[in-house]
Amino acid sequence: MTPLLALERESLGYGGRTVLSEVSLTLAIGERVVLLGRSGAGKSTLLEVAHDRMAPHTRVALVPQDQALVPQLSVLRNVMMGRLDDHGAWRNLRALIRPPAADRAGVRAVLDAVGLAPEIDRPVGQLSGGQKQRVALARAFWRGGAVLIGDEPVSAVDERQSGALLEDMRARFDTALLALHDVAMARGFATRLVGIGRGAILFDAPPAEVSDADIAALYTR
Ligand SMILES: Nc1ncnc2c1ncn2[C@@H]1O[C@H](COP(=O)(O)OP(=O)(O)OP(=O)(O)O)[C@@H](O)[C@H]1O
Repeated sequence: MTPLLALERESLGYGGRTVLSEVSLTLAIGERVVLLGRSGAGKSTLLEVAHDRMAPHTRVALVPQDQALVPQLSVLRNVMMGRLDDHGAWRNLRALIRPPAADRAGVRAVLDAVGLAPEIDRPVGQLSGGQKQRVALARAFWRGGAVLIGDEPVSAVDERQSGALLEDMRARFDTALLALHDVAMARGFATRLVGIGRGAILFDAPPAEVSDADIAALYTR
């Protein structure tokens, strides 16, 4: 089967500056690929390119690192934005002004999954960092799709909660590409671990084939 994503020996960067060289990466349906690497290694850069280069017509749900929420708007309306491109501008405008009952009920169900149903009408700007992150996740759940791309999607929530949220991501999406900093969680979630360091992909293998020393080497200079 053709992979959803296939990068082959590509150079990724900004302007004239290369961040990652010779990047080869594939993502096939059913895979859960987790990127590991120190801060600034290039995980977000790679996720952004992966998002841009996903096979045409692949529905992608995205949890960006900066969450991209509108603080003045309610949790309900922020989550509804996950489906904006399913509708025309006129329907969207009406729905954001007066959310239809069916949207509200559906959004409440995904908020329940992330433990935020009681906050449905609060402006996102009033929420804690971990709550905001869960709104961004709920927006991705509400969107749904073939692939979830998440840039540290559980970095601001506690360990117990993040384990449950990762389970939920696995149940809702067949295929995922995430950056995670918690190595144990990455090992538990991934079908493949991709280690990024020194401006390149240093390993790309199933968790059982990646040693703790391989991972530790990513985080030492
Ligand atoms: N928009 C941009 N323009 C120019 N340089 C950028 C831009 N975004 C990131 N960079 C640079 O690219 C390099 C990789 O950054 P990136 O955000 O991909 O790392 P990361 O592994 O995701 O880090 P973190 O874990 O801290 O999010 C860094 O040196 C960063 O300064």
